[in-house]
Amino acid sequence: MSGTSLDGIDVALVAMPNNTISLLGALEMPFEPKLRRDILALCQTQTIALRDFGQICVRLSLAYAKAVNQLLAQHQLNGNDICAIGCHGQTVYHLPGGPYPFSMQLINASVLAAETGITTISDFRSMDLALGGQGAPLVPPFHQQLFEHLQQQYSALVLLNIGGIANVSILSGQPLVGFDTGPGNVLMDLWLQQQNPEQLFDHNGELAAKGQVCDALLADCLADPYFALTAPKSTGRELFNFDWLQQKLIHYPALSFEDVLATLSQLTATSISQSLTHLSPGLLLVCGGGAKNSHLLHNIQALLPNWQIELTTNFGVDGDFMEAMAFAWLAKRCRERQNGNDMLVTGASRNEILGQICQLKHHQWQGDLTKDQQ
Ligand SMILES: Nc1ncnc2c1ncn2[C@@H]1O[C@H](COP(=O)(O)OP(=O)(O)OP(=O)(O)O)[C@@H](O)[C@H]1O
Ligand SMILES: CC(=O)N[C@H]1[C@@H]2OC[C@@H](O2)[C@@H](O)[C@@H]1O[C@H](C)C(=O)O
Repeated sequence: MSGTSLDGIDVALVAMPNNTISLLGALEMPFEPKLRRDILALCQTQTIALRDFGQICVRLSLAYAKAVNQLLAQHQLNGNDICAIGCHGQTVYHLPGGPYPFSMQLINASVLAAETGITTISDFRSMDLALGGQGAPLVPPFHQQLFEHLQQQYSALVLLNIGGIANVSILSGQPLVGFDTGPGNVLMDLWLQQQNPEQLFDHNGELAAKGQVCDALLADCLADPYFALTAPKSTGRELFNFDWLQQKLIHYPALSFEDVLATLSQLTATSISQSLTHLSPGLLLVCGGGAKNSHLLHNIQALLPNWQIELTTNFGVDGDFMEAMAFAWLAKRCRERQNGNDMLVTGASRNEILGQICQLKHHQWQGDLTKDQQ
């Protein structure tokens, strides 16, 4: 998995026998700076020569393969110990609306399969979009299976991922609901990196904590129509990007760097809390990089005072690898010809098998018939 923050590659080694899901090992590999710059430029300019485009897919897939092979080496495993790789790819454009909806994740699955010797499943979003869905978020059914055992204990149970974009899975009640609430870390990261390109994020929200929230700027940001949309909905850097931020800041030239950061942190907290106000308070389980931003979590708690806010890591699932695990689960669903999407979450016309399988002749998973469910 590599997500919208473009901080690097997360690899999860997952076993899933008999409907259980466990993380056996994991690895984070930062992007090599040139590759990160090139992908970021592509996201920002939305323009690239075809030759560069083809090459960037190969470079990225070689980086994915390096990360996978490193994790396997750490665990003294080889390709035949692994059933399949589920690889999300790198989102560079997400356009669920308009006459020709699509979501583009960069990957060259053949390169990843050839370099690892492992059958590789990718392109998980296209089928949902082809069926009229948003193509995102895809993790809610995975969250549901993972935390089913907690459902009876809380009046409301919500999973919150704070990545570049933030998304929630509302697990209590029927039907399952999940959507992107809006920016997670992306605007804060962009603002910080524009000031200091060497610093990728505001460690624990320390700089934001030094600023004052500008209520007028916050209100202007929250006036974006995305926040008022009802689910199904999903978003990305196509909307919440540096241009968007500059448009808002134009009216506030005197604000300090820290005040802007504090306001962007409050924007993330407010948009998340507003997505949950219709629920009676319960348990909010947080994952993704933003779960490490204590200032942000403090602000969310202040806006949702009666909720119990906890890290998924304290409930047995490492919040840094939740999304990577989800794509292992989606790969398993694909391999077993089970639907990956939940039409009520994404708005697709039906549930379907998601993903394209890139199979290798020489890949022989060692699992015997009993292990075949893993
Ligand atoms: N210690 C920390 N303090 C503050 N923020 C942090 C910390 N660690 C990570 N982050 C934030 O989390 C981000 C990375 O989060 P994550 O890896 O979950 O995003 P992603 O998976 O790329 O995004 P998405 O879920 O939208 O695809 C970083 O860019 C940074 O903003
Ligand atoms: C298009 C795309 O890559 N969307 C991501 C992004 O990152 C968080 C949020 O926006 C979520 O909707 C989605 O990822 C997760 C893994 C999902 O599909 O559930």
